Amino acid sequence: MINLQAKALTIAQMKEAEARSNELGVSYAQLMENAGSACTAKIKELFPKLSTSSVVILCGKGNNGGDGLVIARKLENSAADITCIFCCGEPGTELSQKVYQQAAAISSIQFLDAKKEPMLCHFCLNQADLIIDCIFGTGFHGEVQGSAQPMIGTANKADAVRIAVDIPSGMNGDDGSCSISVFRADHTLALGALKPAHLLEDTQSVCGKIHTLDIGMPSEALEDSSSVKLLKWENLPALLPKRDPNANKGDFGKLLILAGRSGMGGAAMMATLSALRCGCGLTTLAAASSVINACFPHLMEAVTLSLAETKDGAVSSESLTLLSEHLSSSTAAVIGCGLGHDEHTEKLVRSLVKETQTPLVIDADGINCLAGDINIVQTAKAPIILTPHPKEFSRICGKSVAEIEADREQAASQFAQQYSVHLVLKGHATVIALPDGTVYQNTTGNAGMAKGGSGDVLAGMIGSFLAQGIASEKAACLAVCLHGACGDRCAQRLSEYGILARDLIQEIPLLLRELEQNR
Ligand SMILES: NC(=O)C1=CN([C@@H]2O[C@H](COP(=O)(O)OP(=O)(O)OC[C@H]3O[C@@H](n4cnc5c(N)ncnc54)[C@H](O)[C@@H]3O)[C@@H](O)[C@H]2O)[C@H](O)CC1
Ligand SMILES: [K+]
Repeated sequence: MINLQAKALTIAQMKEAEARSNELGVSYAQLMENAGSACTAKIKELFPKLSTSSVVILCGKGNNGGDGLVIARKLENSAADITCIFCCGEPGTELSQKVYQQAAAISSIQFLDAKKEPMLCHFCLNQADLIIDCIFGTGFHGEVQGSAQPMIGTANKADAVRIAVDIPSGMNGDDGSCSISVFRADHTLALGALKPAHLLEDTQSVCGKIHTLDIGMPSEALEDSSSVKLLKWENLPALLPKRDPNANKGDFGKLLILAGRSGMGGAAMMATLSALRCGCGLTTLAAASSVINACFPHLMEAVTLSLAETKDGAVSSESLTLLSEHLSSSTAAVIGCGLGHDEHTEKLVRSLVKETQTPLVIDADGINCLAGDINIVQTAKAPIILTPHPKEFSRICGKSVAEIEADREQAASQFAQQYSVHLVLKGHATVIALPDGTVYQNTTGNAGMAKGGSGDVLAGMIGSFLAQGIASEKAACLAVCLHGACGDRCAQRLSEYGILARDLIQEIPLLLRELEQNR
């Protein structure tokens, strides 16, 4: 498994991670100290005019309140004045009591009790420039009651910047359900990892901008195989192998691309050019003869294999033996881009997938050709990466597109485990699911890439990395994230409306250069 940050940890997983951190030598007290330091640094960054500002910290009696008391201590001398308001009585946990003692020793911090001196508390909130919410975090349940309620009400109306620590008070960290009274934050500082509620669309107006803060939990403590891992641009330099300076073209693999019926030459060209741009030693395009005749002047660096064509322009199944031979001498193959789906291509694809031991990327029509007998992939000898969009995926997994979209990670992971394949489920936040249950979610890319040709580019990129001997998991993650990053760069220059798939291909070498430099 590639060691990446988890997408989100449930509250139960977060508690396990805290316990594991403690076992690994980072104590609960140290985590709270680290959380306070990380929040203070972020608050200074988000609120630069601190030195002339009044800060109010709303504290609960649990450890979220403890974080608030650490922040108060660490902000000393940085703000004009600091007031901590206890919204549910004095600190009740061992940790929060200890940090209260430390903060109470600082004479410039004012402490108020919301129940005993409500008017003064409302006054301070109304005067505040910055309000920090540390009433409830992961320990919250039910409805906000008692003195916390009017404090949240006044804080929400105050003319101040509002920052929530970990979770806005009144929100359930797992399902995002909100109490009638909930702190409405401009920024939320998620401690250690995002919680599921941070990722829900409905909670965005309550959380504001979300920042995930490192609180010094060891990465082994945060690792959890059941969680979705986020795939980011920053992860890519480590995935891109260094090229051996003494190598020759034979050392960088041989990719066969079976693509392109008549009229679909563009797809075949996109896959081939993107494969060439990702560093494969030798790339061969096998396509219908009319496609090869039209494309080959534009594919100077590729080898072309002209295949017999049916009268309808499809690749004829007569080419099976020729393709089998080429496939067995290749180090990877891409099957599908613009290949078409009829009885000829179905026979070809099914026979090749059954027979070969060469690692395969199966895309688009390659997937459609298998849809009637998807068990073939389970019994295949070769490692397989399937790259469907939701509609293609629907044809092979027996779920509707709506069911898939309702939980993309779960649908992809279930299929990858059942059929022992790597599955790249394309779309917004492409999901990469592995046979061992690991799931990655890509964070690069944009809606400008939702256009014909983008998928062909991706298939060529994955195939190219696979052909060079990069393992399926890394090849898929590297290609998906790089592909999205190419889209993001292109959108900056050309707009989401204006990007073409061919622009992505031009961007590949520029971004590979950046990865080489950052390695
Ligand atoms: N994740 C980490 O590694 C760290 C997290 N830290 C912070 O600790 C909180 C979680 O602390 P905990 O004490 O478990 O819970 P809370 O502070 O969120 O609040 C619990 C407190 O509130 C009571 N309560 C719950 N619901 C209600 C309600 N509806 N009305 C009234 N009272 C309620 C409950 O009974 C408890 O007494 C986490 O979010 C982080 O902020 C640490 O910093 C260490 C590192
Ligand atoms: K909070």
